[in-house]
Amino acid sequence: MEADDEDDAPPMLVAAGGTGDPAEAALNADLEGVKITKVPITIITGYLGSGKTTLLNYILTARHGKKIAVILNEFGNTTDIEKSLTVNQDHEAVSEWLDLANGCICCSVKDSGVNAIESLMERRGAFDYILLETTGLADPGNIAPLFWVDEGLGSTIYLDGVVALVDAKNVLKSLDEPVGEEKIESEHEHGHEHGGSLMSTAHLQISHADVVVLNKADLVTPEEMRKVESRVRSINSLAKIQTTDHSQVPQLEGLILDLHAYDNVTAESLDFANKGHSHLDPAIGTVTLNFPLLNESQLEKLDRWLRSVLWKSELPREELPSTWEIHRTKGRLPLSNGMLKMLQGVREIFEMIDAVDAYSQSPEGGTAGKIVFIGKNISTERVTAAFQRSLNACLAIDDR
Ligand SMILES: Nc1nc2c(ncn2[C@@H]2O[C@H](COP(=O)(O)OP(=O)(O)OP(=O)(O)O)[C@@H](O)[C@H]2O)c(=O)[nH]1
Repeated sequence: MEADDEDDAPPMLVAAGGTGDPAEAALNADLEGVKITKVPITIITGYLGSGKTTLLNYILTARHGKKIAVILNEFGNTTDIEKSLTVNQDHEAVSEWLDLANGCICCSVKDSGVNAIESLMERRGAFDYILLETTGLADPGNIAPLFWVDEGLGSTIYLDGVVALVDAKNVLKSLDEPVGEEKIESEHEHGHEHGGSLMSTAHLQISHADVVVLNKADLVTPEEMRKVESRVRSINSLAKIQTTDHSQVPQLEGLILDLHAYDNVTAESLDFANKGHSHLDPAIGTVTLNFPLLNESQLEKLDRWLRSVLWKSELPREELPSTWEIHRTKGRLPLSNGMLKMLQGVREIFEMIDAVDAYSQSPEGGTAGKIVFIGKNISTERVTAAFQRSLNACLAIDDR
């Protein structure tokens, strides 16, 4: 998968019919071979009643005139990207069913959810944005990979990011005392609750989010909101956090739309993770690992280390039982040859892509490289230290 090199271009699709936009015509005129500008897809997740529908209505109104597809994933699992779709443009809303080829998500090289959206765009013309609203109990870690499509497959859509709506009034209770289906029992923990580190759907939604919207601000005091924010920050130190009343975000760009959360990793976005190492949440946390400039062979070793950690849940050269699981990975990997790689991952999938900005712009010296993991049972000092030792040993860095 490679970064979308259209960087700041407005979201617009050049293939599949076109929308009559003059900018699109200009871009078309310059086409050499097949040049595709991709349509962003944002996954909007959040518990029942957290304000997702209110947010979607707000976006449709605020982006009046744009062609926005809203897909409802009612069942919240990977095999049922829900078929109901609404296309909104100039107050015209059209509903139809998404046609999932053979009803099976894994029967084609490209995911059939992606195929269904693409074939719809061929019939209706391109969308400006695609918003996928998940059910309240959805695990975004299952859904995001479906839309994080390898560049080589030539998809006309790209995953822009994951937004989690949080009901500020009720979220602490959901995190502390999940009931029924809200409880997540990991494969490591059947039958017992690991000393209070029980994970809930709210944990999963927050840990995978690139933006967390703390909604229903009108129903909590500023002090209560501070507690909610600290807890959310302790789970996911990388996400942008925005408080809202009735999902009215102050701006859409960078908070809901145009997130570029899967094709860019800025140094500033990783700095968040340095601002404290909180253990407020017993289940999920954020961990930062540092390392110096890497040479070619160390980059290969890092790749192998990541495969072990993310694919096999094994920490090389450490005796650590794998009660941990990684949900989101981001990193910046400066190389001794002056190049910079960016690391992106969700669950076991990861990729390293060439950064557009050069490393020379961020001369942090001996700890220039940084990997941030968000996941379960990783943020105790013992585990964090084991991760750092393991990484150092694999890269052959003296950590005394
Ligand atoms: N007081 C208050 N009510 C809100 C706020 N945001 C949404 N609501 C109300 O909360 C209820 C649920 O909001 P929705 O937007 O439907 O929430 P949802 O996440 O789409 O809920 P489901 O579709 O049931 O999963 C509605 O009655 C909204 O009007 C808010 O900030 N404050």
